[in-house]
Amino acid sequence: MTVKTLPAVRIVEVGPRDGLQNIRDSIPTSTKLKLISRLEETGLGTIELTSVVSPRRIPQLADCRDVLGDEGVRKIGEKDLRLPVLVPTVKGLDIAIEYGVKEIAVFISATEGFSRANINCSVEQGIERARDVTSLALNSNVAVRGYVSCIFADPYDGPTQPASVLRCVKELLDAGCYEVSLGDTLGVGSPPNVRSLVTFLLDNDIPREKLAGHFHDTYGQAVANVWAAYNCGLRVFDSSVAGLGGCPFAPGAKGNVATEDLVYMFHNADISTGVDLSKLVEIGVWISDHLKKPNGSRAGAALAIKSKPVSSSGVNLKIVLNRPKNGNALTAPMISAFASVVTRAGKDPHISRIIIMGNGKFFCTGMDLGKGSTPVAQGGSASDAQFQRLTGLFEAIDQSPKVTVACLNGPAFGGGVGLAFSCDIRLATRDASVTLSEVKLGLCPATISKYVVREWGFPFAREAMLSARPVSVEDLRVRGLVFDVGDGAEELSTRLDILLSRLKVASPDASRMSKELVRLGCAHAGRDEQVTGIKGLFEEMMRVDADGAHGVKEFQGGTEGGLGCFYSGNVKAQAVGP
Ligand SMILES: CC(C)(COP(=O)([O-])OP(=O)([O-])OC[C@H]1O[C@@H](n2cnc3c(N)ncnc32)[C@H](O)[C@@H]1OP(=O)([O-])[O-])[C@@H](O)C(=O)NCCC(=O)NCCSC(=O)C[C@@](C)(O)CC(=O)[O-]
Repeated sequence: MTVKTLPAVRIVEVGPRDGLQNIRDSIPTSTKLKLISRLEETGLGTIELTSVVSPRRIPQLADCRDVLGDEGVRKIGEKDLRLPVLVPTVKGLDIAIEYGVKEIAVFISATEGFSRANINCSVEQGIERARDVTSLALNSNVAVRGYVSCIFADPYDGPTQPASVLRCVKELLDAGCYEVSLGDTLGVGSPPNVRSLVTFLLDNDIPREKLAGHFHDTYGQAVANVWAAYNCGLRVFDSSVAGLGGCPFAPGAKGNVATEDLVYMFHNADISTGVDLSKLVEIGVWISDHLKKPNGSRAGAALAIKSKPVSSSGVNLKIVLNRPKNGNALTAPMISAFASVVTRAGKDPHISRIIIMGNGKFFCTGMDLGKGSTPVAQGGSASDAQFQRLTGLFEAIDQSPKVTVACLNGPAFGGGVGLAFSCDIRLATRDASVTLSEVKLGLCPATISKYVVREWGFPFAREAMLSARPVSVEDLRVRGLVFDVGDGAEELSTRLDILLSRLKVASPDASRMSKELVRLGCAHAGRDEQVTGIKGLFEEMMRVDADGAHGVKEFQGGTEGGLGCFYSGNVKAQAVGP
């Protein structure tokens, strides 16, 4: 038998109700439903779904019936989860019951001004109404949670008397609420106020397990207030993902304390919440983007940036040709292994850049010409297989969505030149060279010509092929075919580090899209395919969930270096060779 350990703190997620109710632009019901279902996946034990209130007063929640009637929400309701629905009136309760709601929340204000503005009645009438709704709900086996608003101050009346809060809490508990949430609706309280009020309530025989804290963050005190309340013995706290919220009847009131911030704080104090913080952070980013609002969670925003390099990674994969005794000549198994490493790396979200270099004196001396191992002069199927292998390797490098860098530690011949020029960028030691030596062997640079001709241009490629002369690094550099040159291995390594740190400014998706633009230019310059391809990439980069949304937000927020600070580059080495 598995025993489920209860979290030390229960978080009541009020984002779908309190978080959304104050947003002016209409939010599609589908977004609300998605928010609820994603929140459920985080392990939250309580999610306030919506309010059954007058659509005239809270138009944003006018779709409460659609939310309550949704199949997905009903399925969540069958799980071991509390899904309260805010219900101010008996009419609202009837609707909630009609939709099979098992728990409701009622609310009263501890102060007159807010009571009149919010529910259009006096505190006394509010208590009576809450009592009626609670009694009817309990008779229908519906659990009831209570809220007391304005525990510290009222927007119209000023500071709240603790005795008024005490009275409201007592009334709600006497009416049958299983717990009462203390609402700092204006977000004006700070830890000394919290300590003093909670202590007053406890001293007046309110059981601590019957109290919850509901703190808005207008003055940035909400997390501290939760901590103060926790230290007074409270174990239930209301919060909303991304700090969504506010109150239409409390001008200037900011959102609720962000759920991410609470979970971050409690987990750092080794206090369990049962909530998966990383999932929560993703939801906070998603809903903020969707609502075009800044993410109100400090921890959420920080963790989202931190997790970005982990999920999209900034790791460099270094592939080292490791057959130095044979000039790193490419045997059939090496070519196949090499192609599969490159292909796998292309799909690995943790890898952003692929660096190819050779071990020893040569970068790569091309196709293996060794006795007994070369496919040359075998004809037929051996030729076909070698063609497929070579084509597969060069295509894998050329088509890789990752940034590919050839680091020529020494001379390259034949297929080795193909490796270098199917990459995006080349670095070389000053004494390296490239030789299209095939014609001296009675061969031609067949499979590699696709890249050599494309990158070198016709006249230069033709002459180099026909003469089989070693082309110096200086010659390549002048033609823009080698990006940087180092004197010897050590300097080459330094140049590589400089290049890699420059490449880190790019998000992986932006790199891939940029490579695709060049490819479109090469293959379809001036044709419809290029226009269509560019349009597709444009749409992709402008999407709400694309790296662009994140990078531009960082730019607007003034984060140093925009995306540049996101990508850290560790080098992962993989040897290709026997
Ligand atoms: C590189 C130099 C100048 C060094 O010349 P060196 O400095 O005098 O050194 P070396 O000749 O002593 O070479 C060092 C070791 O590497 C071996 N080696 C070196 N290259 C290969 C090779 N490809 N295959 C197998 N082994 C090779 C060579 O055999 C020797 O091994 P050892 O004899 O000490 O055991 C000389 O060895 C040489 O000329 N090698 C041939 C280079 C060449 O022509 N490569 C092109 C191959 S064809 C090709 O790649 C076809 C392709 C892919 O382009 C077709 C297509 O595009 O479809």
